[in-house]
Amino acid sequence: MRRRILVIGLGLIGGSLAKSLRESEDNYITGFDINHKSLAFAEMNEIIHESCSDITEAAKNADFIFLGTHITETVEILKKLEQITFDHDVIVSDVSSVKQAIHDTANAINNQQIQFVGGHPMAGSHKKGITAAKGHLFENAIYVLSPSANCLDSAADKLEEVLTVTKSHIIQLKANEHDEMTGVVSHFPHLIASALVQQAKKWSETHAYIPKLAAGGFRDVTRIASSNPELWQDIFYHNKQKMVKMIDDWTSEMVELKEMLEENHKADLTAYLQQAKDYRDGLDVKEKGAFPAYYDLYVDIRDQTGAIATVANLLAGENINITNIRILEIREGITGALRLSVSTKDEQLQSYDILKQNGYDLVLEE
Ligand SMILES: NC(=O)c1ccc[n+]([C@@H]2O[C@H](COP(=O)([O-])OP(=O)(O)OC[C@H]3O[C@@H](n4cnc5c(N)ncnc54)[C@H](O)[C@@H]3O)[C@@H](O)[C@H]2O)c1
Ligand SMILES: O=C(O)C(=O)C[C@]1(C(=O)O)C=C[C@@H](O)C=C1
Repeated sequence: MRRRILVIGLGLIGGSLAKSLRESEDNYITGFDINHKSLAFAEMNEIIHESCSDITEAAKNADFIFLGTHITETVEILKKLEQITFDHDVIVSDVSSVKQAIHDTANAINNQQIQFVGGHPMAGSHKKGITAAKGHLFENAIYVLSPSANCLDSAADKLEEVLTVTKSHIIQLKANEHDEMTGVVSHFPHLIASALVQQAKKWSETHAYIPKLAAGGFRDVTRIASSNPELWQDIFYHNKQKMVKMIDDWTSEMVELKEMLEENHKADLTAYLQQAKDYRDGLDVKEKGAFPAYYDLYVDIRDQTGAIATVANLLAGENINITNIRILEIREGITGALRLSVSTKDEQLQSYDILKQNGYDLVLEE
């Protein structure tokens, strides 16, 4: 018998999850969203098997319920689920970027039929809504599970089994440690990205060329400032204490940097930059293990029709699969660079040879 799965909130993440879960024949997906257009889109594009108009009715016979809503909404929906008398036990999970408030709510649930295991796929984008949903979004991404206080070990195991189809890498973390670490590497960077853009905006009022000078570096570091403001306000709000602490740390760090500059401590500044570089470079360690490795090549191309397709076709001709592609600093009429990722060292070397033989200027990242 197929597992009955209800996904509530079919936006970027809920929609992507539904799409991925639907790829398994073992799953029957029902969807709900307060946005009727999103719900209709999900049904029409076969992201879900069927839509429902009443959460309670659909939840009653579900085996799994995933909450794909923003955190504040997820807390409210959990409280509603608590009131339901289900046909049988149900495993409930969410996708929220901050876990503590969700856990506080889940731990207080007085309904023995609900086994709550919090979830957070560490993949997303700056887009929102069902139209941005992708079935492969969680492939190779870390997917954090954090079981609630009273939940059985078997519930986390069952959830893990259902999530196999997402091809993500499951790890378990406690809510507080999750919020601290994602605060550092996900939430705080979003805050800083928006602050950098705000700074550029203010300076551009008196320096008209700023937008034109905003090249690869500024774009790389501020992409996430284009994210959904309502969602990020909700994330910052729910991780407020940790954000405030990180703003304090950051402020002290800026004061130290200011001193190094004002007092010409050149060696200290070089060491500071070197340490940051070493740590950053180490994040992309090219080892085969639990996580996938990527092997990159940087190819110079001219900004002309078909330039990317030509490179891609040359590699496709040798059966080399490009796992990621990114255009860096391309400007109208002049050369730009393509960053191509392949998944093995051999493919990287082979790609290098093919493109070199075809006259491309390129570098290979060791
Ligand atoms: N955006 C990301 O990169 C990302 C990554 C990982 C996790 N998350 C988490 O995923 C969750 C959803 O984020 P998103 O980016 O998919 O947001 P989204 O805005 O794309 O989608 C949210 C969906 O929930 C629906 N909704 C709102 N209230 C509802 C309700 N009461 N009942 C049913 N549906 C309702 C909305 O109509 C919308 O379709 C958030 O908790 C977020 O923290 C986001
Ligand atoms: O790629 C992006 O745009 C994201 O911001 C995704 C991202 C992140 O990496 O910080 C954002 C929030 C999530 O909870 C998980 C992933």
